[in-house]
Amino acid sequence: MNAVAPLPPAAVEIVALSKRYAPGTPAAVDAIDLRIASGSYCCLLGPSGCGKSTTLRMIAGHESVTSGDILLDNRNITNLPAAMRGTAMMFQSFALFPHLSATDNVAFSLKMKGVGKAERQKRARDLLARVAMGHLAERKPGELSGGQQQRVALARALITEPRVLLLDEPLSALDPFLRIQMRAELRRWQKELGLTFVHVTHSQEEAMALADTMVVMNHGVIEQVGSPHEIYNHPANEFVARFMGGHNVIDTPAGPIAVRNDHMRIAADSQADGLAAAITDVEYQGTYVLLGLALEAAAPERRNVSVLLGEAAFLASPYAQGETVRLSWAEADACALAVAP
Ligand SMILES: Nc1ncnc2c1ncn2[C@@H]1O[C@H](COP(=O)(O)OP(=O)(O)OP(=O)(O)O)[C@@H](O)[C@H]1O
Repeated sequence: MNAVAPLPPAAVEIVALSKRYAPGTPAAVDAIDLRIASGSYCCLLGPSGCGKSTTLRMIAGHESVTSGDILLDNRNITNLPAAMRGTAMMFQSFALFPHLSATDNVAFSLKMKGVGKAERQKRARDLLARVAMGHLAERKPGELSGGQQQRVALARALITEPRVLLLDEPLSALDPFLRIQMRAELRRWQKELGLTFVHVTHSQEEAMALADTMVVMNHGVIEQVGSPHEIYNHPANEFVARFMGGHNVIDTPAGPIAVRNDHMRIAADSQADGLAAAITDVEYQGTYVLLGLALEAAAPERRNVSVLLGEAAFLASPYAQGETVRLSWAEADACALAVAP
């Protein structure tokens, strides 16, 4: 038997889904609608407390739903127990049993289902081999590195042949170097296995690197859904532009706009066009130099802006702290932002 999902991956559909932990408190998740394409990598992204983990736990069946529905390939799973949904969860701490070998950790859920020892060990070893852990199958978690533990956790989640894998901050326990390496591995596995992954993170960079679809949440609602490219280049509103970073929000007579800081044009003050601004910081970043500036005529919350210059462009005209300059942008680089009603 093939150890990896024989069924096609499932699409997840969320309809008017809400979660209120206690009566009279604000909803942690507030009537959200979302469709996650089958076989795609979806990242739920947002600041702490925005409701992304609650949403994931409701899909997993680890949290009850206050109202609304969750469908997996048009099958309503809202009230099914976690084990019957066709989902599997991979946790932040990996939650491996410390006294069991990698093989026994991976085989554990098959043991619970009454699968015979020879069969479950074979399937566990096949899966461990698939995530390049075959040679370490008899080690206990304490004898494995963080990255190796993550692979065991992945194999353990996959042994139940899920159609959707749910990942709750799966990289946050790893050091920064390993996090980037394992991020690439997660992406590769998702494509290789062809499963639907739903991954919760608070890191914009992680979501941009991994996702086919990003879902940006704030205060229990979805602010924007799109590919990393769409969201980075066309943030829907000021929250998304600021949360994604790398953008300036500027008031114009036609309303607020976002302009990427690497698309800003900067010129000496003698060239009259553009908004006057004073340079407050010059930060050398290697490939780039990040200039911090204060706009002269802007509301206090819109005063601070930044400009990212390539190192060569900066060296050609090395602006210094205290200097006054003019800022402008090409019309095509200005993204109109929706204003809250
Ligand atoms: N078990 C709980 N009981 C009561 N309130 C909760 C519970 N779990 C979460 N909340 C609240 O619901 C809101 C959303 O929490 P949730 O954990 O979904 O956010 P999050 O975006 O995943 O945040 P983080 O990145 O910090 O984990 C928060 O205001 C949180 O305090």
